Amino acid sequence: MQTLKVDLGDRSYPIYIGSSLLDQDDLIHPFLNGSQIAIVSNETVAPLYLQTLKQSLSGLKITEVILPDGEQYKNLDVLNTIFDQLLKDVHGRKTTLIALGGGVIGDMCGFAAACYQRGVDYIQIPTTLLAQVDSSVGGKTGVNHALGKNMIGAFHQPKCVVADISVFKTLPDRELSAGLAEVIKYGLICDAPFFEWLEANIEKLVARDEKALAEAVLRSCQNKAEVVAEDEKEGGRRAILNLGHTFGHAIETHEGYGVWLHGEAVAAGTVMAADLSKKLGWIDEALVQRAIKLLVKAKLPVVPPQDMTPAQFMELMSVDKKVVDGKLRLVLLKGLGEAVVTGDVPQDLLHSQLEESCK
Ligand SMILES: NC(=O)c1ccc[n+]([C@@H]2O[C@H](COP(=O)([O-])OP(=O)(O)OC[C@H]3O[C@@H](n4cnc5c(N)ncnc54)[C@H](O)[C@@H]3O)[C@@H](O)[C@H]2O)c1
Ligand SMILES: O=C(O)C(=O)C[C@@H](O)[C@H](O)[C@H](O)COP(=O)(O)O
Ligand SMILES: [Zn+2]
Repeated sequence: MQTLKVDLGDRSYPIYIGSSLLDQDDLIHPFLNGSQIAIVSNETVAPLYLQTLKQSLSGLKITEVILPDGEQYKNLDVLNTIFDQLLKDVHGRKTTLIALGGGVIGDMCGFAAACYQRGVDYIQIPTTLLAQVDSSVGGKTGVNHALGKNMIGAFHQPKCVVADISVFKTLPDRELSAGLAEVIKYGLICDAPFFEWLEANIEKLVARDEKALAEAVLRSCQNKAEVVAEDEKEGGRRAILNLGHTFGHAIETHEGYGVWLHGEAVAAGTVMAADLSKKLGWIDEALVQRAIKLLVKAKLPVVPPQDMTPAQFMELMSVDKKVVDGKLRLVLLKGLGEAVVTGDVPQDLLHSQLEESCK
């Protein structure tokens, strides 16, 4: 097992990465606040892993909150069902919530923990590649709104993250690929050697080679932990983690939550961001092609859905959380492993990018 630390002063926490960690009771116990626990999971993950997790928590009173499965349920109505269950079972301020699932469960459980009785502890047990490399780390929690992704939420850090790579054995291929989009993101934005390692190992990752997957989770979490430690609440640098997301979130919202997976939308959005960076003269065509080649090998889409128009992109992107005083800010690339957040993209260049991508 490998242990990393997210260094945030008195809100610091460990990330444990390894195989068969779910039933290791010594990992979770030290982070329980009291004897009350609520495990939040969904109808797909619970039948696979809830019993194993509960074995490591024997002797404790556990509330099970099983949500419907899917991005379309990441909303305030479903969030409220978590509160219903916690109140029904009389959970107090010393309860600990445990998120057992992918990013949807992690974001919702984390947000429930941020709100319930003005804030209780929670633990992340991510079960998708995407959740292990990204969503379980960093404390961004929240739900979607019909008009925009993750529009209602809070920063609330977990007490620990347990990333058990054994759970990938049941993960569908499409979900594994979606996770690879965020893995590739780290290489592009801040870790050129990792990008090169991914180019050399992408076939192994797609074939679910355990050693390669463990390395990808470790290096992704190292990168995310470093960025989050520097800028917990996205005052500045943390926004680089949004590469491809301004376009990607527009795709997800337009298509209907759950139709394009988050990682798929991020992949297509990443190519749009790379192309735009090239139009600005910041990177060359060769780097755009390397990014596309890697994403294609990861079995990810590299163009947006063909029913989207530039006008629809512009409208949906206008509510992006990085907009300041009505001005769109985008994460673009200045080189391999070097991202910048800019509000200075000329409108005509952005429009020609959207025209080209929507062809
Ligand atoms: N908070 C953050 O920093 C952050 C970062 C990235 C993404 N996100 C959010 O995360 C969400 C996407 O997360 P996701 O890709 O994990 O999607 P997800 O949570 O919908 O999980 C994907 C699918 O895999 C299933 N599943 C999960 N683990 C499984 C396993 N081990 N075996 C079999 N099936 C399994 C789920 O039930 C679901 O059907 C989006 O809502 C996105 O906005 C948040
Ligand atoms: O942790 C971050 O910061 C990220 O931006 C990670 C992203 O991969 C993730 O999708 C995040 O939820 C997007 O955040 P948002 O603030 O753009 O909604
Ligand atoms: Zn993301």
